Amino acid sequence: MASNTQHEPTPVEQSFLNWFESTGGYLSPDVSLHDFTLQGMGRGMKSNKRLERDALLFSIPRYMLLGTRTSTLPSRAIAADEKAASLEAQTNPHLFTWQSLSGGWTQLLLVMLWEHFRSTAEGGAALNDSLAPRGSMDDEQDNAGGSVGPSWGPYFDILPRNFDTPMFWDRQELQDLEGTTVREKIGLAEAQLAYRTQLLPYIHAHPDLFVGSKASANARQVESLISTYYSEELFHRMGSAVLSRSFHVNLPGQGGLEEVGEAEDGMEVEDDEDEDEEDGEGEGEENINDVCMVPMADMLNARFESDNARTFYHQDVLEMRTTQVVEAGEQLLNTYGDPPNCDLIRRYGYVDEPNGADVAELPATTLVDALLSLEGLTSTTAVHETRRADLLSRLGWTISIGFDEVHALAYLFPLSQEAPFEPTPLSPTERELRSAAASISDELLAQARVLIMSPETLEKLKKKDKLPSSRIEAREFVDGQSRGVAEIIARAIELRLEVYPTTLQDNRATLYASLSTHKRLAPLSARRRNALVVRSGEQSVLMDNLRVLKAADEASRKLEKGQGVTSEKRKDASESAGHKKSKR
Ligand SMILES: C[S@@+](CC[C@H](N)C(=O)[O-])C[C@H]1O[C@@H](n2cnc3c(N)ncnc32)[C@H](O)[C@@H]1O
Repeated sequence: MASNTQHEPTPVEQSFLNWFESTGGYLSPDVSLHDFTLQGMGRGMKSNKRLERDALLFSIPRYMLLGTRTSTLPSRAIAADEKAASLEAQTNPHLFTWQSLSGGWTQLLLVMLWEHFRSTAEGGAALNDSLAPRGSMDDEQDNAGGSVGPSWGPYFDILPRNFDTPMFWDRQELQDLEGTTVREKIGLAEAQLAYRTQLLPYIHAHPDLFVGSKASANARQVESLISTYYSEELFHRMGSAVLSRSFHVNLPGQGGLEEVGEAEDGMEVEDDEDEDEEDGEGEGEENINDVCMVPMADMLNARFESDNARTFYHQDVLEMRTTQVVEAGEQLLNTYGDPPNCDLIRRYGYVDEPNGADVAELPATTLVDALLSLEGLTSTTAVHETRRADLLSRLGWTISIGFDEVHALAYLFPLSQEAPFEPTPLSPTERELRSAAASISDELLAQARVLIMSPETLEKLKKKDKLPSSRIEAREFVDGQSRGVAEIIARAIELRLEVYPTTLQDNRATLYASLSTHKRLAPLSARRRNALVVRSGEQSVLMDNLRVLKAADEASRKLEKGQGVTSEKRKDASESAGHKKSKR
C-alpha cells in the first residue's frame, strides 16, 4: 500500500543517515526511511517518487560491511595467538585461540561485540589507545578502510534492542508453538553453551584484545567492562541481529549470492543478474567470512513473493536497485528467500499470511509408526518390538543410501488469497487430485514402499543395487494382507496431526473469529497470533497432502478390486511392479 505521508527522521535515524553518507555510502534522494509500524513491519524504506526498473536506491562500499573481513579484530587475534605461541613454546599451548573458535558464528559475534565496544566513548579510548598498527592481513581481510577500519557506532544504535523471535518468548508463549518444528530449532540452549564455553573463556583469556588499555586496570574493573560490553544479553542481541539482518556476501569474483538472514540454513538466492560476478557457487561448506551486516540494505522489509528491489554485488560496492517499476509512496521490499512461516518466525519474528511456501515436517520414522498402527501393533509387546526393529532397519537402509530422514511436505494446491487462506479448490476433482499427487516426493513414496514390501522383494531390491522407487498407487500384498503406499503415508500424516494440541479448524476459528458470524473474541497478542499462524500453516499443509493421499489410496483399492487378481498373482505383480528406474 502506498504511503504519502512524510516521515521526519528520528535523531537515531538522522545520525545513521549522516554516518552512512559520511563513511562512503550513497542514498538516493528518491527514497527514504519510513515507519511501517502500523503495518506491523517496524522501519522500512519507501519511494518518494515513481521509480523505473533498475533504479539505484543506494550503494555501499564493501569496507562498510560489518563482518570478519572488515573488522581488524581477527588479524589482531591471530597476531596475539602467534605471539603467545612463540612465548609459551610447545609447553603450554593456548587453549582458546582465534582458530579454535571457527565454525558457527562465534567469530562473527565476537567481532560484533568488539566493534560495538570500540564504537563507544569508553571502548574507543581503551581500544584505540592500544591499537598497534595493523599486522599482516591475509587477502580475505583486506577491505577495511584505514588502519582500524570504520566505526559502526550509529549503525549499532539503529539496530533493534528487542526481538520477537521465539528465543525471547516466555514458557507460556512457547506453548503456543506446540506440535510445530520451530520448538526444537530455537537454538537458545546452543547459543548459551557457545557463549559460556567458548566466547566468554576466550575473552577472559585475552583481556588486552577485548578491553585494550583497560586490561592493566584492577581485576574488578576488567570484569566490570567485560560484563557490560560482552554480556550474554548483548551476545543474544547481536546473534538475533545477525539472524534477521545479515547477508551472505562472497568475495568479489567468487560467485554472486544474495541473502538476508541466516546463512547456516543455506537458504541462498542466486543473484545471476550481476554481470560483475560469476554465477553460482558449489554446494560445499559455508564460509563464515561471507556472512556480514550490510548497513542500509537491512532496512528493507520483505513479504512473500512481493520483492521489488534486490542487492547486486560488484567489485567494490553493493547496490540496491529496483527490479520493477515502483510507484511513489510504495514500500521497497527485498526478499528474504520466501521461507516458510516456521523459518520466518524463528529468524525474523514475524509470519506471512498467506504463505504458499509453508512446509510441514514428517519424520520418516512416522511411517514406521503408521504401519505399526495399521497393523494394530501399538503396544509395547514383544511382537511390536520385533516388527518395529525390522521396519526401522528397512528405513535405516533407505537412509544409508541417501534418502531423507525428515520429509518437508509442501502445499499441493495454491492458497486462496482470502482468509482463512485455504488450498483451493476446496473440493478438487479426481483429476486435479491425481495431478497434485505428482508433486509428492519420490523418496517419501519409495520409503513407504520399502516398509510394506515382503522381505523377499526387499532382498531382491538390495541385491539389484538399485534405488527403491514407487508410484503413489502402488500396493503390496504380503501374508494375505494388502497395503498401499498412499495408505501408509496418509496414516503417518494423521499421526503427525495428532501432535498439535488443537485442530486446524479450532485455530482458524480463533484466528479469524471476526470473520465468522457472531463471535467476538479478545484480540490475540502478536506472538500468540503468529504462533497460531505457524501451527495452522503446518496443519493446513498436512491436510492438503492428506486429501490427495486418501484419494490416491481409494483409487488404488478400486484398481486392485477391479483387477480381481488372485492373491498369488497379486504377490507376483507386487514383486515386479513399481520399481521404475530411479530419477535420482
Ligand atoms: C532486515 S530487517 C528490516 C528492517 C526492520 N523492519 C527495522 O525496523 O529495522 C528484518 C526485520 O524487519 C521486520 N519485518 C520485515 N518484513 C516484515 C513483514 N513482512 N512483516 C512484519 N515484520 C517484518 C521483522 O522484524 C524482521 O526481523
